Amino acid sequence: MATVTVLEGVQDRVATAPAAARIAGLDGVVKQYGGTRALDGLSLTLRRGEILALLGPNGAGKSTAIRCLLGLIAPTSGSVRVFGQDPRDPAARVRIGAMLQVARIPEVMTVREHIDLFRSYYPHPLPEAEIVRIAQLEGIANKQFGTLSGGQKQRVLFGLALAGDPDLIFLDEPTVGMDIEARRGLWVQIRSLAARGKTVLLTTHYLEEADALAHRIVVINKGKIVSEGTPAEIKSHATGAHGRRIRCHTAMSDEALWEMPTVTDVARQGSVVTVTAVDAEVVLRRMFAADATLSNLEVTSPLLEDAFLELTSTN
Ligand SMILES: Nc1ncnc2c1ncn2[C@@H]1O[C@H](COP(=O)(O)OP(=O)(O)OP(=O)(O)O)[C@@H](O)[C@H]1O
Repeated sequence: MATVTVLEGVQDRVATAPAAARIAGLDGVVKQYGGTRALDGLSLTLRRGEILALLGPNGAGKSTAIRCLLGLIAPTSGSVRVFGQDPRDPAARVRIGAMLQVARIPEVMTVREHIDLFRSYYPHPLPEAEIVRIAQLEGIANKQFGTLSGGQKQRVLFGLALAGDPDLIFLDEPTVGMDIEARRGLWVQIRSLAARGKTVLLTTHYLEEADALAHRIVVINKGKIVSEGTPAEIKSHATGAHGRRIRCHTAMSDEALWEMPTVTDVARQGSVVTVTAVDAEVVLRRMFAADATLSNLEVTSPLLEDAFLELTSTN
């Protein structure tokens, strides 16, 4: 939980989801691995210029969905289309860039050699200098890949995903191992890709990252969609159920707190009381009126984390 003011202050997301054409998607995709149903009738639409975050607990089916869209695996049933084609079609593949969790590239080659090699795969690659700039590889371009830190390696893999100037970019856990400064630097670049009309499908375990970046979030669990919407809409699931939390020192009794309108919970830990209420403003006004000693006040909103835990624990 973070205070309301902090939340409003740090968020710098692209304001609205562009209402644009579907460029890729899954329709009713089932993927069965032996007895495991990794995707269970999943339908997903990717639109031009949007950043879509695919969230879900371990084993939810996120990587399987990406692998289907990349044409790396075939669905057991259902359809996968990318730019109106089968994702294995070369005309679709050259418009896709991917940064996958399991990416392995030779350690002894330099960053620049990797960039040149990846650029050679595509008909209209991005200029090398542009890749170096976007992925912030200045200063490490002549180093061997194997000598880089985890965060630097991630930046190189991000740059390589952009080598073909793709229209659709898959980023599977792109900022793992990056410090917060590098992570925020990458967010800026991802936003600017979307602003230029590129579509980004992102998976992340950092819910703050999905919250800060995504136009739209799709939460999946056990291969099915459990929620879909803007970050604010997803969070409102948690708000609707629980409201906001008021932490404070107060002389009021639990009974008096429970009697206030819209209160859904009262918890006490030492001298700190946490009151959860759907309408926190009304409760606060009444608390100020009733208790002149009210102090150490902190009001928090549900984070995406609260909504995520709620959505994925009940399904
Ligand atoms: N090649 C495979 N063979 C058998 N089962 C698989 C295979 N790949 C994935 N699975 C299973 O399919 C389910 C979905 O896995 P997937 O890797 O898509 O989940 P995920 O959401 O990406 O998880 P994580 O967040 O841990 O990366 C899991 O139960 C997993 O064990």
